[in-house]
Amino acid sequence: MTDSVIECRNLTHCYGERLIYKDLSFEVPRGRILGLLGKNGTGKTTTINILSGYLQPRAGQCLIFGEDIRTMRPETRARIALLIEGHVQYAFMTIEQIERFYARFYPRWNRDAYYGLMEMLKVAPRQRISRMSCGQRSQVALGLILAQNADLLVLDDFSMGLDPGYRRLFVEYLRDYAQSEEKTVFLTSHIIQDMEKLVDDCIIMDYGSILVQMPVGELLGTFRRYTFTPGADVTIPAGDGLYHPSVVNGRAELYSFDSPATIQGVLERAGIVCSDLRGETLNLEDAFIGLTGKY
Ligand SMILES: Nc1ncnc2c1ncn2[C@@H]1O[C@H](COP(=O)(O)OP(=O)(O)OP(=O)(O)O)[C@@H](O)[C@H]1O
Repeated sequence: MTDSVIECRNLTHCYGERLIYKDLSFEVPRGRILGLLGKNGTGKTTTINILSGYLQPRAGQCLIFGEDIRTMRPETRARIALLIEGHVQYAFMTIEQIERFYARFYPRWNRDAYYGLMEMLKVAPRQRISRMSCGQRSQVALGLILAQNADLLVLDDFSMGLDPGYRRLFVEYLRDYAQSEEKTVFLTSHIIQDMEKLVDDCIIMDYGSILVQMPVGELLGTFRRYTFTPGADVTIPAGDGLYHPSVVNGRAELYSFDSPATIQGVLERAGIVCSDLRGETLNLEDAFIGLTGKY
């Protein structure tokens, strides 16, 4: 019996004839916060739409709490809170009206979690959501998500439109909330500083496949940027555990999970002698760029 809340096996998705990815498999363990990272258009929202049951993949299977999402019982679905790119439906309602409306659908509704966040909004409680700014609407959407008191939170682009102060507040709140209540969270965001503070594990997607899935601590502890002064006319080998070699301002640069001694050996076998090889560990944003390339 596995202790994974989400299990996706061999997902393949196409829009028309266009293949987005093939055989994507991953799991989200119970009680962990997992961040899905990838460049624009790699298929993060597509994956979340498949997980939500809005999209049917061309092939593969998706289980949440051990049930196939296509045949999931309503009681199981009620354990999942879903944020789709920060949208609030029923924006003609006010903050108070929407809280009362949502509360009727969720047996474990936690009004205090919603109003705790809404108190920080600098808007009148009777203001319609449609007349709020983009970031304020996102705040309402997040309040509605937390109040559901779900066991699994799936948040697509949760930081959309939020200012730095609110983002920090929400990231700290969500971290404590997920830890103390043993929630599982699967989320995406392009604000990698937030992801670094928030997530336990990350999946980094490239076009068509997953590059890595591992705890963030392990990624930051092992993935390094290497630099050295290249001789004239050298071609730095790619592949073989070396990511995105390039020469920037006269310094050769490459990224790798391998140790300095291994890199030195790989370079020497390629005929490159470097006496000043330097390896440095990275923050999550630099590791992301090292793995996926600048463009
Ligand atoms: N309804 C659709 N019909 C056809 N192609 C689509 C559709 N939705 C998305 N795509 C294409 O599928 C690819 C993946 O899109 P998706 O929205 O999943 O990416 P994403 O990783 O969430 O991107 P972003 O970081 O920009 O939000 C993109 O190339 C996009 O153009």
